[in-house]
Amino acid sequence: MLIESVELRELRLPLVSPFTTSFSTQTERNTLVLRVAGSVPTPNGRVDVVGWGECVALGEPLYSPEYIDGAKRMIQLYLLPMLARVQAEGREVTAETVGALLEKVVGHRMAKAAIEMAVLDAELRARGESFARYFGATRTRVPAGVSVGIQPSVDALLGAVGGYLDEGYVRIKLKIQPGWDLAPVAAVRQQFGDEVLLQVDANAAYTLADAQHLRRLDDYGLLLIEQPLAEDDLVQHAKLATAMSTPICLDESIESAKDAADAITLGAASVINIKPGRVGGYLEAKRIHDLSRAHGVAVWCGGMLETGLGRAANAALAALDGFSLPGDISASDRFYREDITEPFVLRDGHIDVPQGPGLGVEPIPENLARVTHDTQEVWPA
Ligand SMILES: CC(=O)N[C@@H](Cc1ccc2ccccc2c1)C(=O)O
Ligand SMILES: [Mg+2]
Repeated sequence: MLIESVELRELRLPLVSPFTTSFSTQTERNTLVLRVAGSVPTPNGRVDVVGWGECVALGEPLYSPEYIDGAKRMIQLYLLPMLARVQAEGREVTAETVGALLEKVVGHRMAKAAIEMAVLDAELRARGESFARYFGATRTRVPAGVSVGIQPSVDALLGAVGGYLDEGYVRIKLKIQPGWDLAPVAAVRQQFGDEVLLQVDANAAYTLADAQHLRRLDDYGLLLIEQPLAEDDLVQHAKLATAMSTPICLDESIESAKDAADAITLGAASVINIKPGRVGGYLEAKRIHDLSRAHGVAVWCGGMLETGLGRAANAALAALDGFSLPGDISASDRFYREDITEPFVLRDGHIDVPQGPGLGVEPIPENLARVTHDTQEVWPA
C-alpha cells in the first residue's frame, strides 16, 4: 500500500451502564480510530482504497501502560513518520511488514496494532478478501460470551447475569477483586446451576499470598480464572497453578507470541485470552493462536470494548479452529446504545462473522460524527 493520508479520530462512546473492574469504573469508552487512505497494486493497476484501524488503549494507563493521548502522539510523532520514510525510499507498506518496519520503537503494541489493522483492512478491501478468509476462519459465526462488571450488590449481579442468560449469552465472565469473589461466584452457581459456563477475571488484583483464598474458587467448577496476579508475575502464576485446580488464563501478561511461549513453558497459563490490540495486531494474534494450538493450550478472543470495527476483526479471528472457548465478543448493545457501525447482534447466542471485503463493516458517518471528540490529519507532509 502507498499511504496518502491518515486521519486519527478520538471517540467518546457512552456506556449503557457503568463497567466496574478491579482497576476502575468506566462510564464511557474513550477510544481511537484510524482511517488510512492510499492505493494498493492489483493485477489491473493501482486501486484507491481506505482502511480502518482501532487502537484498544484506554483513556488512562489503568489496564496497561498505553493510553489514548500517548498512542496518538506515538502514532503521529514516531510510527507514521517511520512508514513515510519507507515510502520515500520507494518501498510499499504491507500489513505483513508493518510490524517489522516499526520494530525499532520498543513496545507501544496497541498503537502499532491500530496501524497494521488499517493497512490490512485496506489491502483486503482492494482484493475483495474478508479478514475471516485471510486468517483461515473455519466458521461463519462464533459463540458469544459476556463480561459482567463488579456490581453494587449480589442481587444486582444476579439480575445482570439473568438478563444476559435470557439474551442467550453462552458464557458468563464475572469481574472479581478481593472482597468480591467467592460470594458472587457462589450466588451465581446457586441461582443458575452448575451447567452455566462460568469464569472469572481479576485483572491482576491478587498476589500469591492470596493463593489459599483463591483455591476456594476450585469448588465452583469455573472454566478458568483470568489474570489473577500482576501482568509481570509469570513465575508466580506458575506457582499459583500448582496450588489450585481451576485453569489459569492470562490476559495482560501476554503481549506477544514470545510471552505466550514463556507462559506455556513455565506452566503459568493453560488458557490464553488473545486480544489482537494488546499483542501488536491480528498477525501476532494468529501467531499466538498457532503456537498455543501446537502446545494444546486453549485460546479465546478477549474484548477491549471495541467499536464495531474491532468487533468485526475479533469475530473473524475467533472463527479460527483453535479458538475453542467462547470469547468476550458480545453484541454491540452490551456496551453501546449506538455503535459507529451497523450493530453486532446476538443470534442464538452467537455473533455472525462479517463476510465482506476487509473488515466487512465500516463506520456510519453520522454515528461516527456523533461520538468524535477530535479529528487530526496526521500523515507527514
Ligand atoms: C470485556 C473485558 O472484560 N475486557 C477487559 C477489561 C477491560 C478492557 C477495556 C476496557 C475499556 C474501557 C472500560 C473498561 C475496560 C475493561 C478484560 O478482559 O480484562
Ligand atoms: Mg481480562
